[in-house]
Amino acid sequence: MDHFELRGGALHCEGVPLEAIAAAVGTPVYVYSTATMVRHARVMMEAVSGCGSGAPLVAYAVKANPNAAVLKTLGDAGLGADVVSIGEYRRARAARIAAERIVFSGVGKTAEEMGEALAGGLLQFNVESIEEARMLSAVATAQGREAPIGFRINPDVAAGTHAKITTGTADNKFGIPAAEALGAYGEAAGLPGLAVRGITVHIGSQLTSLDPLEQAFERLGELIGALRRQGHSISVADLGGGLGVPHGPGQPEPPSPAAYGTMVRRVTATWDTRLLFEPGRLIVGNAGVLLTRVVRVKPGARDPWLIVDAGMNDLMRPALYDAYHRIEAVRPTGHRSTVNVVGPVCESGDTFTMGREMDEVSEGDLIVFRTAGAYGATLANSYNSRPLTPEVLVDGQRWALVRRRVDVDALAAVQDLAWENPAD
Ligand SMILES: Cc1ncc(COP(=O)(O)O)c(C=O)c1O
Ligand SMILES: N[C@@H](CCCC[NH3+])C(=O)O
Repeated sequence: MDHFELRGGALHCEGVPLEAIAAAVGTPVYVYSTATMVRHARVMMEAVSGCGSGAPLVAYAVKANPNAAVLKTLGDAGLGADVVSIGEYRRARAARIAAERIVFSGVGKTAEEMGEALAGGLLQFNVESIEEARMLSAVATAQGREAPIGFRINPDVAAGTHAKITTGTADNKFGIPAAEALGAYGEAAGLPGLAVRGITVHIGSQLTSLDPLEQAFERLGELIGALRRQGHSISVADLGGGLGVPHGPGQPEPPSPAAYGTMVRRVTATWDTRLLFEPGRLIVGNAGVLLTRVVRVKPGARDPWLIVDAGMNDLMRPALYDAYHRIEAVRPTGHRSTVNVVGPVCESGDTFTMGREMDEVSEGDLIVFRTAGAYGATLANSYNSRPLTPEVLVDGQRWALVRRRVDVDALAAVQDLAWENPAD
């Protein structure tokens, strides 16, 4: 359920007409619903409540939507944060998410990033290789601190999602192969400055079946047993994120958070670990739309081209993953037509959809791409010297601009160059 619906013939986000936002801010613009994201946060927390030993932690995957206002909203709703860079760590802290609710994932953490996060505090580093553990050991020892860690296991399970968002097979760069886990824990136990106490897994994103997740968690459970038999104490298991969201009629229907919680409860019943979760898309995906205006309708060889003022730089998912986004008119007339929807960017990949039947619209009309709250604005860029897309947060009857349109014009001025010459 989300909070984008027709009222008086026009699409609203909660109590605010999207037409009013377009008139005030211009288009394209991302629009987020506070009510939807808070509801999803609660649904997820409720689904996993009582799982594992001790209070479970739902650590929102900041990469999905790192907007400061979104983070503050979700932190206030009770979520922690899963971060993958020091930039995300700083954003989470700036949103007042407590250090002990932050986990730090990612295969390429630098010594500087490790040092800053360790000094600032966090629940756990999710370490993705023994090489990373050695670097972290050196950083922690130099600081005279102990770094809490869990190793990310690559269970070699196919997630059944798009290849570019699959992370848990042997061909992916993520985690330590399960067969090498005992060796890694053995070595890490002897490294100074590390408190090894966790285990973690994340096999991919937009998963529409629980089976691969269950398979991965079963493997994790076996490893926890094997590690304990070798004398390691494992008290935290981080089950990652990845649960898909519904994209609308005709699209694969993902399992509900409640069904996920039931499966987790069953598989982890004997683990005796605290459980962490890292959902991103589930929390914000359907809490956002990209609002855009039709610039022109141009005849095509087969179907007309609907050229909108949002491009692949604003919403990369269709170009990157052939992703489907439902497209709706802000003021539908009841008539339908079949069109190709494209942006203004000079790439043929700047295509949102081909031959799609949708609400009939004309030049100047507003449309939305649904399910754009996750991996939308955060992936935006300024290709073709286009401004970075602005973002608006709606809360009931009111709305706020939470990222202004960032123009790249400032960079266009030719400046006196400060040449550096290593020979000087
Ligand atoms: C380590 C990790 N955790 C959590 C997530 C969040 O995934 P999702 O947004 O699919 O829940 C990702 C992204 O796939 C990830 O790489
Ligand atoms: N960016 C991807 C999800 C990747 C998740 C990060 N590991 C998407 O838009 O679907």
